[in-house]
Amino acid sequence: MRVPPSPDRQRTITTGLAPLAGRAFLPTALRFSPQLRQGLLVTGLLALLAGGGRIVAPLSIQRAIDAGLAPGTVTPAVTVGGVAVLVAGLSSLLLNRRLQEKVENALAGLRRDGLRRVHDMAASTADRVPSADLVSRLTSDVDQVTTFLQGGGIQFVTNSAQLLIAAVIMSVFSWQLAVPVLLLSALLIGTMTLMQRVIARRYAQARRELSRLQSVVAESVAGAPVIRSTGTAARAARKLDDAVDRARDSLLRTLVPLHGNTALGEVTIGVMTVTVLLGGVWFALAGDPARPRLSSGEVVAMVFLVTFFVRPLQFLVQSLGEAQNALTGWRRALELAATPREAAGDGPALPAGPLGVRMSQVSARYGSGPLVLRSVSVSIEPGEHVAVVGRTGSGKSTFAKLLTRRVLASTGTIHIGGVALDRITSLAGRVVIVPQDPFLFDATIAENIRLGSPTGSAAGEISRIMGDLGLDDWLSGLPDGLDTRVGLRGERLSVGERQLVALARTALAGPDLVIFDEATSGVDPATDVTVQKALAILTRGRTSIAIAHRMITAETADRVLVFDGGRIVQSGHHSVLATRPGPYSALVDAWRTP
Ligand SMILES: Nc1ncnc2c1ncn2[C@@H]1O[C@H](COP(=O)(O)OP(=O)(O)OP(=O)(O)O)[C@@H](O)[C@H]1O
Repeated sequence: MRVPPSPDRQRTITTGLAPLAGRAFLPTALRFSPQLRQGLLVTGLLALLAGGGRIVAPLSIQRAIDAGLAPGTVTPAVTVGGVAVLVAGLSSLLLNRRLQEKVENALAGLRRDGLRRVHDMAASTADRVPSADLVSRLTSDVDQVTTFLQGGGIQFVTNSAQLLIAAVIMSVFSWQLAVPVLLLSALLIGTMTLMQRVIARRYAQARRELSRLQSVVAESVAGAPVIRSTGTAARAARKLDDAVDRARDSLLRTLVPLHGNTALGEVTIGVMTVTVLLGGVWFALAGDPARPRLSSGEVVAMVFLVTFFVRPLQFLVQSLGEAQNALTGWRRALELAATPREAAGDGPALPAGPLGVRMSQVSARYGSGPLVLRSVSVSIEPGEHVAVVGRTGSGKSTFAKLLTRRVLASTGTIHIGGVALDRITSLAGRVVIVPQDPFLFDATIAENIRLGSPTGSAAGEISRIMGDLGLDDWLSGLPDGLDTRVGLRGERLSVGERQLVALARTALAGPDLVIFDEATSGVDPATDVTVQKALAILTRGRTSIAIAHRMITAETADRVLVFDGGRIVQSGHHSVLATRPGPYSALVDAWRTP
């Protein structure tokens, strides 16, 4: 029987992130946001003044009442109380601004770190981790914290300080009255903690559903043309509705314990106030009237103190749910930022010149899916031109992705230029892949080509490369030549033209192993010939691997590798393989059939 993975394990599978344990939260948060640790003394002092300042007023009133409101006692009491309230207000303002600034800076840093991680992952592990999911997850997580802060959450610190100070002073005044208040609070906090666990679990689920909803929406917007052309709008709408319903239901499920918690807090707080009021009066009147156990000033002060204790408690009760959500958001954002980077290789530098490839017994899979490459062993000599062919889904692209580390081998070893792939520090500039449909930025052709060189390059060099690759004629047919803007994702160019730009970009990078994924469709015959010629010039003196969908590419290669079911089933020159019965000759027949 297949055991379903635990929720955490499931999360790791679907997002590629390791969950952050509760006790690791604070150290990780401080590691990523050191500014939270800086100036703690000043923050603590301000919290003390903001929380304690207000409590001075009831204490001075108590003094004045107990002095029988005699002349000369009221004015100082009012002055002290007034100054204390002013100091408290000012400290509270400074503290809130300080905390807001620190937390916003911390969040901005976290957002930056998280996005960098997504970017790194997209570059190296796009096929293992869904980047769009991670970005929407990070955005909503950080927004959750910001929403909490903007909703007054920053006063959490002032309120906590006030709560603590009021509790201590109440206990000093009358422990007999403070005990029931503290017992009720303990009961309240205990029950709320249990409820919070339920809320946290349900909220985590709700946030997963919201992330899922965002992905479904993004997918349906991006795929709108396909949905329209295939007439599957109803199915897409059902999927969207289902995601909306699931998000709504999961949010509704958090409301019951959330409101239950608030109601519980309100009731307990009411009981506390009545207890102190009645208990205080009874206590003051009981016993010897000449020596009351509690003076009238103290009873009044106690009632005030309970208010000062109760108000922040009420605030904390009401915002604990949001605080919990914000913490969950923060923790999840940290999970992303703290995902370990793949260790940089420590191997020797790659040798200069064309790079050979050696694969031995390599198997690969996507996530926890089935093996899509099985025991692939092959040796490609430096400077050799290899064409990789096979039916769709036979593993050709996965083979190419292994060489650029976008997919990691499950078993087996890969060497490039004699260095184990996982020990190579950087493949940048040495191993370059030209995909079927290259990504172009919304800029000019020249700017897109310039990306091939990290240090940038002069216009003259780009023009020379265009000439070398035989692209001058194509370029002269464009409205602004090299300065032609390509549009969003290069949509103003055809797929073949996008490949031409990518080939020029690759030529500028000057790699020693070029992997070319031939476009399967959308290339007109004239552009196709230009692409083939440019590719032949580009790969001269370099090792090349072309994932071929046309016979001409296979015919002109030094060797053809035939993939089937994730294995290399034939290897040899086209002229030899084409005459032998087998998958390749079947493919050649298919190519020849008009
Ligand atoms: N990102 C992915 N996640 C999960 N499975 C994948 C992913 N990419 C490819 N596969 C699966 O791996 C297998 C091999 O795919 P691959 O893209 O390597 O084949 P291919 O020969 O290049 O196909 P094509 O010619 O259609 O591009 C297929 O069964 C495919 O469904």
